Amino acid sequence: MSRTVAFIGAGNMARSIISGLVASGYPAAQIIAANPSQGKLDALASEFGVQTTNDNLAACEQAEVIVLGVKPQLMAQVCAPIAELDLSGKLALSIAAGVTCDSLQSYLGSDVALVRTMPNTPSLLGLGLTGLYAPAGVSQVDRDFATELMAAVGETLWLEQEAQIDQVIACAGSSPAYFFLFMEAMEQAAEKMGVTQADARLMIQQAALGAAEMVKHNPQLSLAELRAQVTSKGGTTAKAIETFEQQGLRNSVADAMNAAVERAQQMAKEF
Ligand SMILES: NC(=O)C1=CN([C@@H]2O[C@H](COP(=O)(O)OP(=O)(O)OC[C@H]3O[C@@H](n4cnc5c(N)ncnc54)[C@H](OP(=O)(O)O)[C@@H]3O)[C@@H](O)[C@H]2O)C=CC1
Ligand SMILES: O=C(O)[C@@H]1CCC=N1
Repeated sequence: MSRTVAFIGAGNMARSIISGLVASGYPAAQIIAANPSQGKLDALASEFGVQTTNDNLAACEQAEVIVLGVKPQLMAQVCAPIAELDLSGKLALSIAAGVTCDSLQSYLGSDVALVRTMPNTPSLLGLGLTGLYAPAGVSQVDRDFATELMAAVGETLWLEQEAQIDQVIACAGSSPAYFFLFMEAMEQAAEKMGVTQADARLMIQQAALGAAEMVKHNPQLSLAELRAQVTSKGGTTAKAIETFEQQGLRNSVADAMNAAVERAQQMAKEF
């Protein structure tokens, strides 16, 4: 039977998970969204039929699973009143970047079982990826429930070490934004060539979607091999790739991913 899940903070990421969960058949009546602004709650209630409230504590009392979906800098203050409740037997699942299990346990107390996750917004479409980590002592039943919940919105990846959550941030949590940036740059370049915005968007969207599907459906081919299939000797793609390589695209990508990890490590000290 599905457990009642309360989302504390119903912003972009929580909304993505809620949408994916409901689409996957998770009973909307067993999902509660708690958030200060009424507009977001009204939208969630009308689009997905979930329960909503402005009262975090009422939501947590009613739920067996508490998803902490607020910004990292608000986590301590949001958890403080929740820690006053009887949390024994409940599971808290954090989606926040840069808030460690030690910090979460200190905010919530030792009665609650903790799973730290790193999802991404494509969860909205059931195409997410969530990295999961739980400290020793969290039961297999709770681990399985966390897997079940996040598998409803995409792929799941359990991690041996908590530090690997920061790698998931760099590779999957933050990375949809890298691809959006790349597509945005392509769209701007196409428009400068005289392509309409609508045509540019359609072409770029289909190329990105097709490329991702080709990666997914050809696990036997390396990414370099897939690239080579497009790159005719002496042709147009070769010139484009040569330009990217000359301008140091690989270093830019590595620097950006390392910067994301460093920021997560820094946040772990702040929050
Ligand atoms: N966005 C992403 O791609 C990803 C985000 N995350 C993590 O998810 C978390 C949320 O990020 P994101 O969804 O982008 O941010 P949002 O700002 O969209 O969502 C945060 C939500 O928390 C609400 N909130 C603020 N104060 C409280 C409170 N006291 N009690 C309950 N809710 C409150 C905000 O409400 P209001 O707007 O009404 O103030 C807002 O709706 C972060 O910790 C982030 O690290 C993880 C992976 C990916
Ligand atoms: O930018 C952030 O900090 C969050 C975590 C991963 C995606 N968004």
